[in-house]
Amino acid sequence: MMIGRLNHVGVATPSIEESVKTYRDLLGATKIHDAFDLPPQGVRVCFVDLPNSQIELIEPLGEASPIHKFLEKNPSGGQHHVCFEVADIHVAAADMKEKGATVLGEPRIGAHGTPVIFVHPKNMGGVLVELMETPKAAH
Ligand SMILES: CC[C@@H](C(=O)O)C(=O)SCCNC(=O)CCNC(=O)[C@H](O)C(C)(C)COP(=O)(O)OP(=O)(O)OC[C@H]1O[C@@H](n2cnc3c(N)ncnc32)[C@H](O)[C@@H]1OP(=O)(O)O
Ligand SMILES: [Co+2]
Repeated sequence: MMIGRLNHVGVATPSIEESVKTYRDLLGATKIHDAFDLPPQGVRVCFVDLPNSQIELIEPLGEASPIHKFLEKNPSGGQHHVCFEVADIHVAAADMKEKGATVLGEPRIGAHGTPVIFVHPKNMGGVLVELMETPKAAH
């Protein structure tokens, strides 16, 4: 497996609405997508487009959300994960496991409509890493 482009940086927030104001009014972001719920992932999502990548604002959908604990520890939110593209998610998952990394769950469809996996932060110097299969029409 070879790591691909940085697709997005995930930012957990208690309020997408408030974070959108910050990215728009403080940083001058202009391309901000409509927020949508992703119940299988337990989050509400809003993409902020950048010239070379995206910020993925994520808000918890209930207490079972995988970001619920993170927001308990960081009540005003914070950088949550980075996401790199890979050519084939199943090859990537097998490769991570073979190298001894902890893959959190099985590949599942993420916010871009392609399968994603997460690698535990303990294997990545404290950074939660998402690997995402490159969308077919993207490049
Ligand atoms: C929008 C959909 C999708 C996309 O398509 O882009 C997404 O991005 S969804 C994003 C949210 N989903 C996930 O994060 C799924 C994977 N995450 C998990 O399985 C868990 O969150 C976790 C990473 C295993 C953490 O488990 P949790 O129960 O929340 O917390 P713990 O307290 O048990 O954490 C253990 C350990 O890890 C540290 N930690 C937790 N979260 C992070 C983080 N985001 N970045 C860095 N480190 C993190 C935590 O501090 C603990 O450390 P120690 O205390 O040193 O053990
Ligand atoms: Co993500």
